[in-house]
Amino acid sequence: MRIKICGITQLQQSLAITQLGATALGFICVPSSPRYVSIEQINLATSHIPDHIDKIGVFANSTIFEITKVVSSSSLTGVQLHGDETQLFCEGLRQALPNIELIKAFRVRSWEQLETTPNFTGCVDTFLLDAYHPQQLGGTGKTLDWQVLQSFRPSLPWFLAGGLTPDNVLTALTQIHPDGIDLSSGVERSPGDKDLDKVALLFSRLNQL
Ligand SMILES: O=C(O)c1ccccc1NCC(=O)[C@H](O)[C@H](O)COP(=O)(O)O
Repeated sequence: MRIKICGITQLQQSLAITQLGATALGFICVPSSPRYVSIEQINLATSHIPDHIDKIGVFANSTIFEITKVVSSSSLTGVQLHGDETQLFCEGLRQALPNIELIKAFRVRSWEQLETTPNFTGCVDTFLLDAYHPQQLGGTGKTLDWQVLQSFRPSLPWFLAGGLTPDNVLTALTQIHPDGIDLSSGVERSPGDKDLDKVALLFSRLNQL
């Protein structure tokens, strides 16, 4: 299973989190986020990270120009679209970045919304489901209704996000079987400052699976 730790800002934490077992690191490229990192910070934080670790830039309602600029100036291997990006936008980004993993995030406000996911299957590689919050785009600590998600069977691999913590991750994974999980606030001391003890606890809990 893929394990993505999102909202990383520091090299030492990238290294430690990778050594603990993360398969993907997420970098927030949304200027309004308290976890925002510049291109320079991304490059520093990924400078000693092995090639097999996915390095995902998280964008929300950005432009194709801006996203391609960040990707071409950094070591990112993937782009996560966390805003209201349309199918048309994703098709354009796919053309601009044919060799970069595209992850379309859905901030789930209603279950009917998930019926739109098939529209994106031809233009992105992966889905991510996160909780909806009226004021915040991500990193909210809010959980989804895992029981309802038991019937979610997309044709693309998908990440479960939203309020996962070392204490609730096994409960979530006994109910649903995503291809990956994504955690941010559940393993941090303050926005952008990861708590390595919590990350270690997460991996020790996951080893019980
Ligand atoms: O984390 C942010 O600050 C953020 C800001 C704007 C768009 C997306 C953002 N985060 C996206 C993520 O991938 C988070 O990991 C995801 O929302 C889960 O967060 P959490 O509920 O804190 O585990």
